[in-house]
Amino acid sequence: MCSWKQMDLEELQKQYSPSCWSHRMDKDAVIQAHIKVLTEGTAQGHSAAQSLLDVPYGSGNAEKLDIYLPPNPSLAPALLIYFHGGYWQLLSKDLSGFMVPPLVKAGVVVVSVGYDLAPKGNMDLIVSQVRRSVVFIVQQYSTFSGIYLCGHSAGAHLAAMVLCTDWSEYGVVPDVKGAFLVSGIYDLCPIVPTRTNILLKMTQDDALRNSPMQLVNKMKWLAGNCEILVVVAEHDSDEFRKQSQEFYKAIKDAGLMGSFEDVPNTDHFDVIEKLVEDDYILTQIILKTVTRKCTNC
Ligand SMILES: Nc1ccccc1C(=O)C[C@H](N)C(=O)O
Repeated sequence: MCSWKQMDLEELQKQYSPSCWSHRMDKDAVIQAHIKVLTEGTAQGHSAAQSLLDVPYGSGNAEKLDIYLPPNPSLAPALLIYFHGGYWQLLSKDLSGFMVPPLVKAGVVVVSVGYDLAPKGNMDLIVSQVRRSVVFIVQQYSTFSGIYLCGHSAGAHLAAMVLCTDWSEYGVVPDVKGAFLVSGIYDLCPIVPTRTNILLKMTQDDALRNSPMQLVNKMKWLAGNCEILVVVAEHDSDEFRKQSQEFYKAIKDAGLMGSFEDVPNTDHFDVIEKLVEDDYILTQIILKTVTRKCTNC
């Protein structure tokens, strides 16, 4: 496949419109169905866990997070921090507790992070918000067995930006032991000319500054401690699939611990929706990773 730079605008827009690629439904139906699954799944999350909602991690209106606690928490639980997708302009933390039931059952604390959506939030602000949310969580919880990040689509981009953080200005280095990056976007430059950027208003410089693909050298602090799982759906677009493959390669080339999972029979949306299911391959991988006993500590 040619580079995105050689694509005409119509092809580029299609490549970066995940809803056009589902084999299950047409593009409007797949987004509606997505919102339905997330809404119903989050209601299940509220039933399965005790939750602390709208906990502020900063002074901004959107700088709030939801915490889902297991019924029988251990003294040092694993913490999974979830960043929702929606191209930085859709969805919210309020629809992002759908993965809670299988995780709290295994004793994991789940945190779903809110951030300002575009046009209120621009990329620099959103990235700083998610970084600050992680600092807040680390400061709130003194005992946990490890922090694990999970993000979908734009949320995978945000999780990757957390991995690329220089923590010296934050005064803490979070103990991030794993990251699950699902159908993410790691080079923002191709979306600058597309419709997706109408609300975001990113310049080429904004896109470069916020592209994890350009910042892999900032991930060295993770070496040896953090396992990065790059996940892509079989029916993601060619460009999304290529972005995941290239980011995975960059992680490996940098000497970091990473693995790649190409999930068969899924599209951009159900690849994450299925986290409501206990026996979904990704649920199983996440559970295995976050409950793994540390052998060298
Ligand atoms: N990635 C998402 C995650 C959740 C909800 C929507 C999206 C979208 O990408 C919408 C976009 N307008 C699309 O063409 O699919």
